[in-house]
Amino acid sequence: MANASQPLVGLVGWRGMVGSVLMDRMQAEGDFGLIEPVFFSTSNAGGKAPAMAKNETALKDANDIEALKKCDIVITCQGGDYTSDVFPKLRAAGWSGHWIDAASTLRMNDDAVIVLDPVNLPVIQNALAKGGKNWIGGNCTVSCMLMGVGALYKAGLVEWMTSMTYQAASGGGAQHMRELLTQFGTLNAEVRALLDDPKSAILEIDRKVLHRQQNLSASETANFGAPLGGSLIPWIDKDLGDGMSKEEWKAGAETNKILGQGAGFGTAAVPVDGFCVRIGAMRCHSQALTFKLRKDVPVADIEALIAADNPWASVVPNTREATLKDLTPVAVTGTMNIPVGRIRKLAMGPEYVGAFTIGDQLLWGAAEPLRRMLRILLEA
Ligand SMILES: NC(=O)C1=CN([C@@H]2O[C@H](COP(=O)(O)OP(=O)(O)OC[C@H]3O[C@@H](n4cnc5c(N)ncnc54)[C@H](OP(=O)(O)O)[C@@H]3O)[C@@H](O)[C@H]2O)C=CC1
Ligand SMILES: N[C@@H](CC(=O)OP(=O)(O)O)C(=O)O
Repeated sequence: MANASQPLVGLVGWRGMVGSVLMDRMQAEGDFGLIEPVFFSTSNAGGKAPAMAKNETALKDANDIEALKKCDIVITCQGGDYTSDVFPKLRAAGWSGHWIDAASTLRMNDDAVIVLDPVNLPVIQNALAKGGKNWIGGNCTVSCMLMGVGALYKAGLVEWMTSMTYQAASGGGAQHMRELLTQFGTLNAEVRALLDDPKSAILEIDRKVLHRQQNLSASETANFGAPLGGSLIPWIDKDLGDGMSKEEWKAGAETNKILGQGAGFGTAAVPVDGFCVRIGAMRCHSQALTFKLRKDVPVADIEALIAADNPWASVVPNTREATLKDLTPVAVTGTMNIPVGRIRKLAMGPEYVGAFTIGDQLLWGAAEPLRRMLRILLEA
């Protein structure tokens, strides 16, 4: 039986991919013991709520403003269209509760904070003290990057940074993951007989694979718009029309907003830019980073800063053996770990430092910052 004094927390988008990861984390951390959850649905109002429900065992209509208004806090992983439609109506109806959202829709609004508390707790606390109510999860690539190397920003060491990303299929959603695996299967089937024959010619296998890739049907590339299995796509999100993809724009805009610097804040923005590339990984985003530091800092000091910053970031020694063992999407997927490796001075000079980092884009990249924001509100 729920404690009547527990805050009413509306959960929207809980059965989607991001929402399911959030539910798992909330259960693992005992969050449901602290709240009275109300589960909403856009497709099955009146249906049975999941087992974590306490008093409200039927699903509420996620478009019912009166039902949402009863919540002290709403957490949504339902997506940007839902946010665009429902959030303004809810606020216009006079709701003054806390809105925690995975979608990018509200991120750059002046009255919204991009939440990543291991990196920007002071920014969150400052906004809370001023009556802030809108808490938005950051772009997955940006959040995972800052969880790994935020220490260098906090120390004021970064003059500029480039990020070259290797982003997983999951960033596009569940259908994209399915499409990637289907493509891999199709390509394998095309050459299975040749693979089974150790005497077959590799260039014949290569030719057949390429022919199949170039002739995938529209339905086989419906989500990515191009073959991804055995290939890559160097464009993610919208075309901003100035040569930049929206995903690339987010790197600079969101990094600075998370850190509370740049336009509207007291401290100047740090230039962050690079290329965002979709690759055939499942759910970990990887990034090769180049820093121009403000001064020559020894690698050992950089490693110490990163290792001490938060409990999830760790330094992988810059050796082949350690890299293959601990610095791959396969090693990181499903964990909260944010390894940072390949840290070394670059040939351009002593202020130029390279690093490589990986994060599970559904955990630190999406669900976990929202879950932690809920805990901050519950403990405030
Ligand atoms: N994918 C990602 O990497 C990231 C996503 N986000 C944000 O989160 C939003 C949600 O993303 P994601 O979780 O991938 O979206 P999903 O498509 O997995 O889920 C969104 C909603 O779709 C409905 N739905 C319809 N069919 C199914 C089904 N078969 N299984 C589960 N749900 C179904 C559910 O709503 P209902 O129960 O109401 O029917 C669900 O809440 C994104 O739009 C984005 O704004 C943010 C960061 C990263
Ligand atoms: N755009 C990211 C996923 C995502 O949902 O990002 P955002 O939350 O910024 O829309 C990707 O495709 O990998």
